[in-house]
Amino acid sequence: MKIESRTSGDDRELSIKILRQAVPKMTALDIAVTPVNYAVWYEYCLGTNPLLKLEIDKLLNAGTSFTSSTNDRLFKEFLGEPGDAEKLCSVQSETQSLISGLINKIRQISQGTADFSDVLSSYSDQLQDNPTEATLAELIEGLGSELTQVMQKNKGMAASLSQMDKEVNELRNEMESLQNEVMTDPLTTLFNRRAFDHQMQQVFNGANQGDKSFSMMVVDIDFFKKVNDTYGHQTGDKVIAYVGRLLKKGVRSSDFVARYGGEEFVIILPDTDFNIAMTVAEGVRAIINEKKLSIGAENRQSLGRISVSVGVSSFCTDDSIDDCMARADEALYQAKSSGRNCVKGIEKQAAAVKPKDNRRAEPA
Ligand SMILES: Nc1nc2c(ncn2[C@@H]2O[C@H](COP(=O)(O)OP(=O)(O)OP(=O)(O)O)[C@@H](O)[C@H]2O)c(=O)[nH]1
Repeated sequence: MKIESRTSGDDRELSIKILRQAVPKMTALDIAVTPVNYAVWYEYCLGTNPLLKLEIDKLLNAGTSFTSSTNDRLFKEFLGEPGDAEKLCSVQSETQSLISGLINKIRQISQGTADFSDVLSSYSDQLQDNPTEATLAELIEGLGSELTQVMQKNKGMAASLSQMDKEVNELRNEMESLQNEVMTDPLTTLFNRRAFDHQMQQVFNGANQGDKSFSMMVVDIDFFKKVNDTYGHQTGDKVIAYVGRLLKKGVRSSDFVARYGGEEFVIILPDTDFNIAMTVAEGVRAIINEKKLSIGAENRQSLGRISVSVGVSSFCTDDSIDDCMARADEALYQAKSSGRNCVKGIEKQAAAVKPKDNRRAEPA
C-alpha cells in the first residue's frame, strides 16, 4: 500500500487505470465487486503491497478459488483490521452501482457501434444493387438520420462517461481517505504501527536488493506512568501528541515517524548510516528535553521537563527485520538502564537481545 496521499491528476489516471485492470481480473476469477474485494484486488494490481502480491500469486499458482472468505482473510491480513471492513460499507452501494454502471456504458457503446456498423453494411449492400435515383435519395436521407442518431447517442454517452469519471474520482478519494485513516494514529496524527510494519518491509526489501541502507530509532517517553498518575490521562495524551510533533520536526521529511503504541515511537531513517542516526537521535532527545512544560490556561501547572530514551540500530547485511528491530529495542533497554534521557545504539548483530518486557526496569 502506498503511504503518501495521492491527489494529483496523474494519480487519478493511475486509479482509473488500476480500476480497469482490477475489475476484469475479478470478473475472470468470479469475484464479486464489493468494496472489501475491490480494495484487495486494487492493491494487487497497484503492486505496492509486496506481501499481498506474493500471497495472491501463490494462491493463483495453486489454483485456489477466491471465495469471499479468502478475500476477507487477505483484506484483514494485509490491508486492515476486522472493523475496517465495516467502515468500507459506506462506499459499498456506490462502488457496486458505479462499476456496474461503467460496465453497462461500455456495453452500450460497443453495442451502439455494432448497430451502426450493421446499418452501414446494409446501406452498402443496397448500393451494390444498382439503385435507382429515388432509392439513392432514400439511402442518403436514411444515412443522414442514422448519423444524427449516432451522434446524439454519443453526445449523451460522453456526458454520462464524464459524470462516471467524476464518480470514480470521488470514490477513489473516499477510499484513499479510508486508507489513510487505517494507517494513521488518531492521537498524534503520525503513522500507526500497521503503517510502520508496512513501511519497514518496503525499506527492508529495498536494502536487501542492494538499494540504499537505512537506520531506525525506537523512542520511549521516560517515566510516563508518573505523568499519567500525577496529571491525569488527558494530560498524558497531550504529552504523547507533543512528543510526536517534536519527533516529526526533528527529522527530515523523508524520514518515517510512527507511534508504535502507548508512549513508544519508531522512526525509519532511509539512506542514513549508524553514526548519522546516532547524531539525529541525540538531536531529537535534546529538543524534547529542552523545554519545561506546563498545563492549564490560567494557574499554569508545571510538568517540568519531559525526557525520552532512544535506541538506534542500522540495517546490516543478512539482517531480518526482527534482527534490526531487536537491536534498536536492546539499545533502548540499555538507555533506560543507564538512567534514561539518553541515546544508545547497537551497530552490529552481536548484541544479546533481552526480552522486551524487561526493559522498563527502574534504574539502580
Ligand atoms: N495517557 C496515555 N497513557 C498511555 C497511553 N498508552 C499507554 N499509556 C500509559 O503509559 C504508561 C507507560 O508506563 P511504563 O511502561 O511503566 O513506562 P514508563 O512509566 O514510561 O517508564 P519507563 O519507560 O521505564 O521510563 C502506562 O501507565 C500506560 O497506561 C495513551 O495512549 N495515553
